[in-house]
Amino acid sequence: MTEIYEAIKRSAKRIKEAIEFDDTGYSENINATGDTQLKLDIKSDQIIEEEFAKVASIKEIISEEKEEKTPLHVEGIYGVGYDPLDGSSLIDVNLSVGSIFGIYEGGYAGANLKAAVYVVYGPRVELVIAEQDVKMYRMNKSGEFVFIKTIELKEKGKLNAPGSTQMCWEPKHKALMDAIFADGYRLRYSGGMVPDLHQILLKGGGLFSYPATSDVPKGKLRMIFEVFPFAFVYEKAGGEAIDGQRRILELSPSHPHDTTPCFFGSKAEIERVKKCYE
Ligand SMILES: O=P(O)(O)OC[C@H]1O[C@](O)(COP(=O)(O)O)[C@@H](O)[C@@H]1O
Ligand SMILES: [Mg+2]
Ligand SMILES: [Mg+2]
Repeated sequence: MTEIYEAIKRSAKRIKEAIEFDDTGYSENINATGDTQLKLDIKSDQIIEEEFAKVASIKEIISEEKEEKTPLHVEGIYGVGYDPLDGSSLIDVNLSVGSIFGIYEGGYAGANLKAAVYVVYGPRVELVIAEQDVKMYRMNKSGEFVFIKTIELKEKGKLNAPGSTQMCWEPKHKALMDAIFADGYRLRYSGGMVPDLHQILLKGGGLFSYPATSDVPKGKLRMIFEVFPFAFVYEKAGGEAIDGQRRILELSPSHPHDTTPCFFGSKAEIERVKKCYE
């Protein structure tokens, strides 16, 4: 697993430079979920594929930015599902973005996740690795990642990150969001899943939701590349991740680009979601 983490660190350094200095314009390509790809989406994907190709333990990779899997090493044991550049549309307004990685063994069901990693490209570049626990690292002047701390969620938090648009929410979801804000939770939502979830982890807790909505009834966020890895991180940090009723990590995609409604948070907030969606 260490050689995979090292490949992610090498990728992060190269992607950071691409974000800072490369063209942030759109390509002519559309990805499997119908998003027009930024040149940076494609470049980040290429960088990660190059770095993973050097890791013998990776059998295959599957990217949010590619329709199909890419075989790497026949003797490998892991499948890595990743979103090379999440929230990329925020780059041209200079907001934080991220890369998300799920390291699977035996297929891409939530139960097959062995580790999850994400990188935040913000005022500082930070890397979080979840295996047995959740460890946070920060890139220093020499480009090395230095261990900062282990991340643990409190039982209850103060932040609420409500995804999508209010006009698309189900009435019960709107009522739940209103009740949470009425209890004094602070609205913290940038439209970038990685910094939004990272903030809740670092501030000790709260709720991030991207529910089933009238425009995306199955949710917007992708199981393999985005939702399973963060569900793994949140559970290892002492929180929970559900689709409204079921534990996220008990789900299995029928198609590599399948999405799911998702709620990530501290236990107290997830209890409120369960009551709302029962
Ligand atoms: O603007 P919305 O509908 O709330 O969606 C925001 C969500 O979409 C995303 O930007 C999707 O990410 P991609 O850039 O990988 O498509 C997430 O980062 C974020 O949580
Ligand atoms: Mg994404
Ligand atoms: Mg993306």
